[in-house]
Amino acid sequence: MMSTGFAALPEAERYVLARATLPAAVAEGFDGADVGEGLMRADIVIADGRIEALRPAGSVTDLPLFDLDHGQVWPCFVDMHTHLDKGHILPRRSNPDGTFDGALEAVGADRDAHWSMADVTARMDFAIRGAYAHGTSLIRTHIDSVPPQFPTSWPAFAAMRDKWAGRVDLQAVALTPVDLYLDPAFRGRLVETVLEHGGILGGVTFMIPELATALDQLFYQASEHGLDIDLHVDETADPNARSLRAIAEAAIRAGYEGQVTVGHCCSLARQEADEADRTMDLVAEAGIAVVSLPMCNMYLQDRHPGRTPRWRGVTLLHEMASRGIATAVASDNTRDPFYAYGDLDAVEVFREAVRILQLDHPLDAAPRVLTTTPASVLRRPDVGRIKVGNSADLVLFKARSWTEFLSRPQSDRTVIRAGKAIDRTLPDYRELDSLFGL
Ligand SMILES: Nc1ccnc(=O)[nH]1
Repeated sequence: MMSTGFAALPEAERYVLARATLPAAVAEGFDGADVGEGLMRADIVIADGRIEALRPAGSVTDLPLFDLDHGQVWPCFVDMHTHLDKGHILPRRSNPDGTFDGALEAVGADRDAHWSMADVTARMDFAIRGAYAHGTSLIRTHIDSVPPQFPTSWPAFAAMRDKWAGRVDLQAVALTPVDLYLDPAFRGRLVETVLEHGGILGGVTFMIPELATALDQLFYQASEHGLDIDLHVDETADPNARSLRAIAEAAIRAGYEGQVTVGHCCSLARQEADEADRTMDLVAEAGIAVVSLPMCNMYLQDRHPGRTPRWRGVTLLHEMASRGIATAVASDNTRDPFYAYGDLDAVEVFREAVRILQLDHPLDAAPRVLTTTPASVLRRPDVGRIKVGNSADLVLFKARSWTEFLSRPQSDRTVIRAGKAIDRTLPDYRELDSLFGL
C-alpha cells in the first residue's frame, strides 16, 4: 500500500503549493511575508517538476492548488556524515558496553566476519530506502578503508550510487587511521581506490608523534589529485586530543585549495577557553567546515557503566558559527555499535540537534544545518534550498510554527520529488533477517 503523507496534491504538471510557511534561511531569492521565528509565507508554483516561481502567499489563484494552510515546506535534506557500510549490523553485533572502544572492537569483528559485497549492499540499500522515504536527497558516507575490506566496500558503494542516482545522490569518503598515510604502499592503493570510485580522502586523526607528517602527506595527496578531505577528529573527552588544531595548521601550511570538513571535534568542548578560541580562529582561517554528530556523541561520550553522564559530547558549534565557520549536523551511525538507533531521518536529527546543541532561541538559522550548509560544503549548491529553477524536491509538513514542528516526529509528512509525492513506506526490518541467520 502506498503512503504519501497528509497532502493530497493536484494531478497536474503545473500546480501551486499555496499558503506555505518556509524557513527563510533555506529559501533563496524571495522575501515572503515575515511571520517571525525566521519563518515566512509563500505560494510555491511547481511546473514540470521544477520550482517555477515563489509568490506572495495566497496570490496565485489560477492554478490547481494544494492549500498548506500555513504548514511548513522545506527543501529535501542533505545528510553529510553517515556510515552506510556499517549500518544495521546491530542485530548481529551489539556494543558490549556502549562505549567508543566497545564500538571499534565490535565493528572490526563484524567487518572481518561478514562484510561481503552482498551483505554491505543489502544493508546500504535498506538504509538509503529509509532516507529517501524520510525526504533526504543527498548523503555522504564514510567507508571503512582498512585492509582487506576496502576492495569490497568501495564497489558496493559505487553500485549503490549508480542505483540511487537522481533520487538519493551519494558521496563517499575513505575512513582510514591517519598514520596509514605514512605508508607509501598503502596510501598509493587507497588513493587509487578512491579515484577509481569517485570518492574523496579522509581518515581518523590521533595524537601520534608523526601527526603533522601524516597530515602533510594527506594534504599533498589531496592537492595532487584534486580531492576534498573529510576527517574524523578528536572524538573523545580527552582535552589533550588537539588534532583539530594540527589539521588547521596543516591546511594553511599546504595552501590547500580544496574543501576540508572535520567531524566530531568533541574534545574542543573540554579545553580551556583560550586554547579552544585559538584553534577555532585557525579553523576559520583555513576555511574548514565542521559537522557535529549530536546523537552519536551524546550516546558514546561520557559513558561509564553505572555512572550518569555529565556532558553532552558535542563540539562548540555556536562559537564556530559566530566565527563564520560553516557548521552542519548529520546522522552519523545508524543501528550499529557506534549508535544503536537512528533511521537516517533528518527530521529526527534536526529535532535532536536543536535540543542537544540548543540551536533554538532563536531558531532562525538552524534549518541550514541539514540543508543549505551541507549542500554547499558537498559542492552541491543546486540542492538543499528552495529556489526558482531548482528541482521541486520538497518536504511538506502540517506543522506551522517551530513548537508544532519540533514537538512531533512529523511522520505524516509528504515528500515531493520532481514535483510528485513519493511513496513514504519504510522498509521492513524483517527484510534484513536473512543477513543475521534469523
Ligand atoms: N563515530 C564513529 C567513529 C568512527 N567510526 C564510526 O563509524 N563512527
